[in-house]
Amino acid sequence: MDDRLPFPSGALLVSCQAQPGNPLHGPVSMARMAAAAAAGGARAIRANGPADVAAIRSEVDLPVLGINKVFGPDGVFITPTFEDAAAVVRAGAAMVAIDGTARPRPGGGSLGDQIRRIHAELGVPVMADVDDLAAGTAARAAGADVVATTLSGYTGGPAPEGPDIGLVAELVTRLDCPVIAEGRYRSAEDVRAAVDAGAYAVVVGTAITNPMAITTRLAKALS
Ligand SMILES: CC(=O)N[C@H](C=O)[C@@H](O)[C@H](O)[C@H](O)COP(=O)(O)O
Repeated sequence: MDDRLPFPSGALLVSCQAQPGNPLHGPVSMARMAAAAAAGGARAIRANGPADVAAIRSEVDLPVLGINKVFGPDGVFITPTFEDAAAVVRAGAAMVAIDGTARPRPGGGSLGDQIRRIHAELGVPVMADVDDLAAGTAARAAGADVVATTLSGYTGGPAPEGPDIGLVAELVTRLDCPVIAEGRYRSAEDVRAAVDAGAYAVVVGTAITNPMAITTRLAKALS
């Protein structure tokens, strides 16, 4: 267990998110999803927005890694500002994940400033969701407690099919903090490979909590 983190090494974290347009969108469905994940052995829940975070906290006895997705013109959408982070921490998140890429941030603030304010005013650890090694190194230098591969494949060109285990391995070699594997993990082999590459923990979302996306993928395989 790393003292900075509310979950142990080797943990499976389950991301319970459903965007508008998904019939499971909303705090009631997400809290039930989180309860199912908890019963199956998840050690923490990643959840989006204050309403879902609060509902999950009231139903499930697991730490919540909060994010707050806000879609704007800049491309940065995972907890883009301090205020977005504060909203999910006030709703009960024990930790917050924020965009850790090198892209310009709304309002022109720096990643380091956002992390410093979260530490000073909210008192929770910060996970930086990055897309490559340079962003991971910069995010750690800017004060991130943990770095995750969440945005690999999503900042240019079409996203690949599988997870970016190579980036996990590179970050583990270069950083002096826990590295979290996240993004397109679907199978037992995938999650095992991430831990074998040195990941502290693995976050799985779609493959567990998005039956609409799973159905689309399998139906496409038959068409
Ligand atoms: C790129 C982006 O927006 N990622 C989001 C971050 O919270 C979520 O939509 C993902 O579901 C989450 O990262 C888990 O990944 P996957 O669903 O592939 O297991």
